[in-house]
Amino acid sequence: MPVDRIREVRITPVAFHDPPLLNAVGVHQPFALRAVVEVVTEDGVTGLGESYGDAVHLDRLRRAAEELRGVDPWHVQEIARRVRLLPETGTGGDGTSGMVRSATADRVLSPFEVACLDIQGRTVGRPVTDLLGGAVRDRVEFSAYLFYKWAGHPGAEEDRWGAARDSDEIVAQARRIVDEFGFNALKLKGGVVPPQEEVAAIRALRAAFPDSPLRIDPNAAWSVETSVKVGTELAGVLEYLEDPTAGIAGMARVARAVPMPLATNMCVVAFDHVRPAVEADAVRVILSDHHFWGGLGRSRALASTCETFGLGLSMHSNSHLGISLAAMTHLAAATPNLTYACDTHWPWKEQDEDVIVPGALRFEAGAVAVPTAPGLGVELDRDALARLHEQYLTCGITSRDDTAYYRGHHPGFDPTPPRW
Ligand SMILES: O=C([O-])C(=O)C[C@H](O)[C@@H](O)C(=O)[O-]
Repeated sequence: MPVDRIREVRITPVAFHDPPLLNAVGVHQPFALRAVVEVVTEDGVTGLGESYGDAVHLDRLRRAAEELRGVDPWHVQEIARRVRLLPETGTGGDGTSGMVRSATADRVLSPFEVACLDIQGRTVGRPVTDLLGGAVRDRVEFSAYLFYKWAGHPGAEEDRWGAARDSDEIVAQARRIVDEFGFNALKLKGGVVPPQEEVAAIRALRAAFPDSPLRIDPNAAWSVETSVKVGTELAGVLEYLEDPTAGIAGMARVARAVPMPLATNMCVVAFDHVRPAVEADAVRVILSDHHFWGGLGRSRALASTCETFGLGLSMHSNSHLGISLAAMTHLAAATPNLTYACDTHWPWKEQDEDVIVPGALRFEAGAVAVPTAPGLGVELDRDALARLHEQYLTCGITSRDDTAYYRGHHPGFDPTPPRW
């Protein structure tokens, strides 16, 4: 059978509306940036991938894309090899002689790997889950992602979920999101207001949702001492405490003192980090994310690594569109030890703003049914892609620095919260 090789790779940056959600580094900009990757074969089969859309990452994606012409889309290892050999000399380059830092190379590889799996599935007429060993569940559960939000933040007034400044409003936000999407697990983005207020918010969520697994994630904004205090106060309330403090050493100190498992998507974000984290017994749960672990295949390798060391596995999410939701769903469906409800920013985006043809992915009772059509099971909506690309060109945001846009557009407004 003749090999159908990669003929062309198209990368289209897009911007979609993102409300002013608060996190430990500031406030989300009014637009989130993504890159839509299309890998096209000589026979005209197109595979889709989605990645970050900031200028530094786009430059890396574009340089990697140049190297992929002529490669067999079944040969993902060859694609990975070519990505790793890329010189790191473009915008934001760090002067090293190749994209040797595995974390950077994995981020670049990810959307191409996903697109190649999409091509493979379309070619043989099987869903991506089958290429990953087959689905072990036919629906993938996600969690409600709760954020503090003041009406005073520029842009907050336009957001349909309203302000969330205190425990009552966090519970009201959870109620609205749960009513609409049916989530069970709830995750509060912390590190934003004084820790005691966040403890109160978690207690209020526990009272309002007695059966829901609860998590809080301050993105390492707390000291070890604060983390231990919060963890001790929330004994018996959380399913896990996510990234309370910075670094493997700090997490290990917290882990020794608190009763619940610690989870991370910050101190273990590449294979190099697993060994020191295990040796220090710093975390009990790793949040995978195929966007930075190098795609779906390497995320499955992470799952095996977690199994080997007796670690739990969950899934992290940034703001994303439907191609990524499809990839996350396929991955979770084919990963038996991914037993926690996955994170998703999905409810926060405008529901009619996407690059895929609507209808392929729907939340029901907090879960997405695993697509069974060939490949990822989603199709690109070219008009929508053109609209969101135009939005990217005019929105004035090119970087992932949450605070830069606000500083530039609202002089005197300081969105950065203190450390606790
Ligand atoms: O740790 C996490 O859940 C994240 O980093 C996800 C998002 O980036 C979240 O922190 C955010 O958007 O503010």
